[in-house]
Amino acid sequence: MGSIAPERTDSAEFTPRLYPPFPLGTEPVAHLDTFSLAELQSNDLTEHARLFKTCQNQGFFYLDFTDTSVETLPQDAEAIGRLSEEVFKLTMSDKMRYKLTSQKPNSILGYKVAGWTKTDARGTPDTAEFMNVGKDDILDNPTRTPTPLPDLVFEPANRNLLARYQASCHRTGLDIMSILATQLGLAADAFEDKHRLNEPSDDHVRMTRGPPRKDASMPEIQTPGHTDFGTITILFNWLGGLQVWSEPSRGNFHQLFDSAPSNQTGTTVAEWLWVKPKPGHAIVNLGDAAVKFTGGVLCSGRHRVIPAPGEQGLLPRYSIVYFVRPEDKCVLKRLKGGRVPPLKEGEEEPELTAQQWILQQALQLRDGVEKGKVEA
Ligand SMILES: O=C(O)CCC(=O)C(=O)O
Ligand SMILES: [Fe+2]
Repeated sequence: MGSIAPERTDSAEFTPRLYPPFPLGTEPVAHLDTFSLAELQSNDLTEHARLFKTCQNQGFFYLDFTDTSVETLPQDAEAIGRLSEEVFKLTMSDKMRYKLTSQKPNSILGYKVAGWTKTDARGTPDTAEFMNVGKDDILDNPTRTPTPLPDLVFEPANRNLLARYQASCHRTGLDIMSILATQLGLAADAFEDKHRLNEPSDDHVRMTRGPPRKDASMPEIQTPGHTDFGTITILFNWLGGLQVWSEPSRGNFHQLFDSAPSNQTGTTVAEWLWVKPKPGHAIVNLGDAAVKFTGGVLCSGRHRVIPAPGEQGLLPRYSIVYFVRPEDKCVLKRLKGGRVPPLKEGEEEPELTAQQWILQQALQLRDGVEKGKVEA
């Protein structure tokens, strides 16, 4: 127990202030760069150039909110964590009323039951459950079809919290994209009209819950290795368990399942690195759309979630994720100009909208199909 006033009620399992620390000596750990949102927003060009380099080479970084007086994101993420505990406590038959594919056409919004995704070629099921709360349902934007979601989410205080959080994450994502656009030699607003807050998109808050570890020697996979489909992801988690692959991805998403982290001569070439949560910081990563828009100048980080190391793994694990994704109607093509390499002569890109592409990727991930092999 920590020295801070306990926030625990008898039933509360999302209690970040009471969690044991990330175990000392856990290896290998990812050394991610840290950027202060306040510094980035004050137009510190040295920091902008450093951010660009990180996004070219790693696609993953910490975003520090501790020196911003206006941002309430870390506190709001915790409040949504508490809400998500209430959501996951609903009965299974209740939760299944909101299941992902209950909409036509299929949607990735709503409830994903644990086991929906395959984590290896043998079909071993994942162990985490999600509730994906779409921004369009919360912000009253036009939607394809309103998503059935638990009433709890629409209670005014909760809806206001989610609306504020979504708008704030979306703005933060666009601020980062604007810095990257300028660094790419493009107009600062190059990404802006592809990611308008009030246009239909697959942006959502994902509430996740992974169960306590069952077996120390054979960690289950809560979420299998993947790159995010959208442009940028803002993630808060409080327990370890997230791992990032040491090699970034630039659009050859051929590897879905984990292979032995070595090359043919047995030398280690790539491996899973633990990402240590840092209080007051989000973990930000670029997704596949950022790779596509920039012809691979920016990279996305492949990652997965397993139970947290040590004592932390004995607790249920919550995370709150916001995905900034291109608008449904945006055709996912490479931007033109600046440092974005032009297409080679005769090279053509498919006319695929973000909506089509994201759904295709999500279903492939569910079914354990290797992304690069079936991508249109
Ligand atoms: O739970 C986490 O820490 C990461 C979750 C994640 O990668 C995802 O939902 O795409
Ligand atoms: Fe992810």
